[in-house]
Amino acid sequence: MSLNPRLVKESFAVIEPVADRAAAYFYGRLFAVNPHMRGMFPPAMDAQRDRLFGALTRIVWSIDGPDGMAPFLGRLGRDHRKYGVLTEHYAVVRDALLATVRHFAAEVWTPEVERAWEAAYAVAADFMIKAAEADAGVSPAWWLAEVTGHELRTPDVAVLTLRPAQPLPYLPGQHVSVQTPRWPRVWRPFSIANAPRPDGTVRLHVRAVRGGWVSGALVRHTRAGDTLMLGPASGSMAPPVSGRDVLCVAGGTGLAPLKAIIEHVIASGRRSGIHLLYGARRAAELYDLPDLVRMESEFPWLRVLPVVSDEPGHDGVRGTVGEVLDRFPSWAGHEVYVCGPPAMVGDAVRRLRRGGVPLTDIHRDIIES
Ligand SMILES: NC(=O)C1=CN([C@@H]2O[C@H](COP(=O)(O)OP(=O)(O)OC[C@H]3O[C@@H](n4cnc5c(N)ncnc54)[C@H](O)[C@@H]3O)[C@@H](O)[C@H]2O)C=CC1
Repeated sequence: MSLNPRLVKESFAVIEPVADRAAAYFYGRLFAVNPHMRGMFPPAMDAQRDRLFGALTRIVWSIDGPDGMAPFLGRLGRDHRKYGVLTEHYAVVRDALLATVRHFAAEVWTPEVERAWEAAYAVAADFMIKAAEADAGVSPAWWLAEVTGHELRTPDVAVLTLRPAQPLPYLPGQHVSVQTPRWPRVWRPFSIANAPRPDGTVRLHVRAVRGGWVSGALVRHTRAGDTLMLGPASGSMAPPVSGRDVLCVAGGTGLAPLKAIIEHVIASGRRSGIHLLYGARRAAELYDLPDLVRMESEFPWLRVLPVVSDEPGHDGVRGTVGEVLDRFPSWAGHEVYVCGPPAMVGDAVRRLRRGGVPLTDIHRDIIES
């Protein structure tokens, strides 16, 4: 079976404009033929549909170089273990996917197109299955974790401390998926906010967002002693390997992975200068400032600069973190980490590039699902 990326891309391009309907058709078909699989998915499927098409789009448009896709497909395969996905499920998903493409790309569908999809699916599924099998030999599909601390820092933001029942390997800067007993089968990613500790505990900074099932449950309905489920750590944002100075630009709970990286740099014994610009809309939302000030007093190479954007009477530094970045002469030469709301991240990255920081020195977390 030989790959024919052109045919796969051409037929997928016909479906992309009707992605919502195609995803609904796909799941309808999957559950009609395999009703037992409905129980593997969350009650509300909206986010799931987006995720399906997000992953599919990425796979289809990168299909020319499946080797380049290996890390992504491997992660996807490993990550699907926590949903209870088994090798036999790949064949029934293939049948539903092919039926969907055949239905929505009917105008371009030919036996050659069908064969091209079969070949492409076989390659992708093989990467995922092999990665899942390899992972099963060394790692659980998911971790149980006891909540050992729950601090409500603002009405909407909580800092949770969790103790996984088994060691949870991760690198500072990575995130984990979390499931609460309140919302079975609904997983949401959260960055780990601390460097690995001897006792294995991890911290999460969680803002209850409007309509956020998991974030709302974690902030308002979770207490010490409760049990959560965690997926494997993922994400490619990693601590600096060079000894260069570090700039961290955080907006709101985007502080979490940057704090883990800062803790790591400090624990490494390096004396790199670290600047942390920590932005919030109002001073009362700088939910982690006391702890950051404590870290600053213990590590003289750390400078924390709280920045408040939406409080005209604030008597500290005012503006967005992007605006404040521009008040410094130059950040060129720094390893830069940026995390926060997408608009803030985009604005900060634009300003940094304009100021001479190359993209290769700017690190961001990209959450894949
Ligand atoms: N691993 C990751 O990628 C993580 C991402 N996040 C993201 O970080 C965000 C945190 O949100 P909140 O705590 O609600 O923060 P927020 O919305 O209250 O904003 C925090 C900061 O971002 C700035 N900001 C907001 N909109 C801006 C805009 N349009 N242009 C320039 N600056 C802007 C504000 O001035 C403030 O300094 C969420 O979107 C969350 O998904 C959080 C944790 C980890």
